[in-house]
Amino acid sequence: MEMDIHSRQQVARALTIAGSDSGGGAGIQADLKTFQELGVYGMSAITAVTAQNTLGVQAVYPLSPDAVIQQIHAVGDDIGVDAVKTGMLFSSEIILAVAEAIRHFGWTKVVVDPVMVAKGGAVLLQEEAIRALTGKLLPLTAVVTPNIPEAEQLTGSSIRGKADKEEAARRLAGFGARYVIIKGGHDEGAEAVDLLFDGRYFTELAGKRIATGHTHGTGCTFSAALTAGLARGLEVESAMREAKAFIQAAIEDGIKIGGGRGPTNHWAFQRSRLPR
Ligand SMILES: Nc1ncnc2c1ncn2[C@@H]1O[C@H](COP(=O)(O)OP(=O)(O)OP(=O)(O)O)[C@@H](O)[C@H]1O
Ligand SMILES: Cc1ncc(CO)c(N)n1
Repeated sequence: MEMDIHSRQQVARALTIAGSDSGGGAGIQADLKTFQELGVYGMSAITAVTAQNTLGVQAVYPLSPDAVIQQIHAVGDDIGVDAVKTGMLFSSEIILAVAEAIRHFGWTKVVVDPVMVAKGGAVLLQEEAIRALTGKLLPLTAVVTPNIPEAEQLTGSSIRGKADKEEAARRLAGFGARYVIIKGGHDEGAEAVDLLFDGRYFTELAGKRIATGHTHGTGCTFSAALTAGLARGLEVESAMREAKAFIQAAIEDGIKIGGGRGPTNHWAFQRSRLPR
């Protein structure tokens, strides 16, 4: 096809491989909204369809590994991907298929958000799949972003304080992830502190903890913002700082919809930067 190259804009491209949240606050929907807000062209490969809203997850319909692979190849063969993130992967079969595709395309800016359970308790990753995640996906990972319970599950040890967090980060790096971010949303204290480990040094990033019911999709949104930064060429620490500012604004300005745990506000970050 003839294309006028002068009219084509160069744009950073990001792919999310994750589950669909019909309620629009988490999963694929949160990722695409976040990519858009951060100036990145968003694409998706859906791993599972959930029937979900602010009250919880009512049903989960996983897709076949082949369906996931075909979506990834459709995007990778034609459009190209500057950075990719994974969210809900559900089964070891899907994890193996995704790892194979990442290897096939040689993608290196790979963010793995090891989603395991929804905030209401629904299972988004089968227990037996944890080994596939650590063994097959983490060796291909640039940044893994567990919350505290996920870091405990992945390492098999409990996290009580800062020393335990650092030990868990070392263990996750030992599986092959180049950077580890252990998120502090599930901690206590006046600040939500995220811990970055680059394989040698630790850096803490703190934000004011907001007392709110609007935390549906915080993890998805944070890792999507991180992925958008990497797609645009930011280094991991800069992308993390931008992602933290993005999620902070999105939580502070949570949207009052639904009867349960409300979503964050994906346009709050850009709005806060507009001239008044
Ligand atoms: N109440 C809060 N106030 C401020 N920041 C928060 C709050 N809760 C979470 N965060 C921040 O949001 C980001 C996501 O962290 P969190 O630990 O909530 O992820 P998660 O548990 O994986 O989310 P999800 O349940 O959506 O998967 C982190 O940067 C964390 O510090
Ligand atoms: C589809 C999906 N992915 C991730 C999460 C975790 O927030 C969720 N609730 N739903």
